[in-house]
Amino acid sequence: MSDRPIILGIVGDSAAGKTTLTRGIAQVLGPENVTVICTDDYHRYDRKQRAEIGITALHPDCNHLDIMQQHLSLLRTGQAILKPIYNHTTGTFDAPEYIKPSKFVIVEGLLGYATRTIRDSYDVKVYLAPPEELRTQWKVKRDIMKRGYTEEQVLAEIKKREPDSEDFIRPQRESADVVVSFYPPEADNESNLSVRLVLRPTIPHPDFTEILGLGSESFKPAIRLELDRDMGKPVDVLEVDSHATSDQVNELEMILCSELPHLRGFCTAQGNPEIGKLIGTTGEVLQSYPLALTQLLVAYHMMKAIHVY
Ligand SMILES: Nc1ncnc2c1ncn2[C@@H]1O[C@H](COP(=O)(O)OP(=O)(O)OP(=O)(O)O)[C@@H](O)[C@H]1O
Ligand SMILES: O=C(CO)[C@H](O)[C@H](O)COP(=O)(O)O
Repeated sequence: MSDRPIILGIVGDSAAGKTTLTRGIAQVLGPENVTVICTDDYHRYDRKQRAEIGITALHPDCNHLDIMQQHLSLLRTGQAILKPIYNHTTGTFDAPEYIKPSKFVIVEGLLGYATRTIRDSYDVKVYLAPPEELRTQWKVKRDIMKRGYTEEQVLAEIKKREPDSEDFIRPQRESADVVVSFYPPEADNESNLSVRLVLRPTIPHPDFTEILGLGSESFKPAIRLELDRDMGKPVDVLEVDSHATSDQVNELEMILCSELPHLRGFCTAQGNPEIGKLIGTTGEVLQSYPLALTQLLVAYHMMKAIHVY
């Protein structure tokens, strides 16, 4: 049993869904057991300075990656940090806050896998990669609603950032144990998203081959497991369609949870009705089975890590 915090990284471009997934995983693990760190707090420059210098928040030079690295090392050994705070409402920094790590630490942000030492700080690494069109929709709506921007400003910012997204954000996908892509289904009338989970052999995943290969036909075609390549390397890919039924997903969840009996109580829809819920871009509450399964898979890895270390 680990006597140090288990650290999860959730990395991806702006509005890729990091905060949404982080909240969901914290629900599964129990919010009282989870400390969340957003790496936006390690920006080196405030909004005005960034505009003056002509640098984007995505550039490594625009972030105190060295301090982030130090803080991750401290958190990994259970020590407290004095963390800076970047305020998205004012675009400036607030007074730092004292943070003592809980049993689980989730570190979410833009450049979480930027250096080898930072990468080595995590027990589990997730990268979020929605299609760019969907990410743009999410960013436009979220930045208008919550961060006070106009649509033109958001679209101009995305355009300005694209070279840095290409050079510094997207290459981090290669370092992840799990790459998560929510995507819209082909049928227009479905509002829920499907998910594609790339499972790299860098950590031991649940034996989905046994579950889906030999298991009941009732999973197909809504839930599929296939071999593929991602950034040139062989991977397993688990896809859950938006139209997967609650019974299908529950069956998969129960099989997954049977490996970790103490996860069972709070991982299923019956055990935890909050699982798979999210706040949509217009503030509406949605529930998504593909999201529920993703939260559960990541929570599974966190729980496993507790027993390995
Ligand atoms: N799985 C999902 N299903 C539906 N909508 C989602 C999902 N994930 C994110 N969204 C929508 O996209 C918006 C942006 O997501 P979120 O705030 O989680 O992104 P982020 O990666 O944390 O962004 P940033 O790094 O810019 O803070 C949310 O307001 C939410 O409405
Ligand atoms: O990409 C982002 C991650 O949230 C933000 O845009 C970045 O943190 C800069 O913040 P702001 O847009 O408030 O100036």
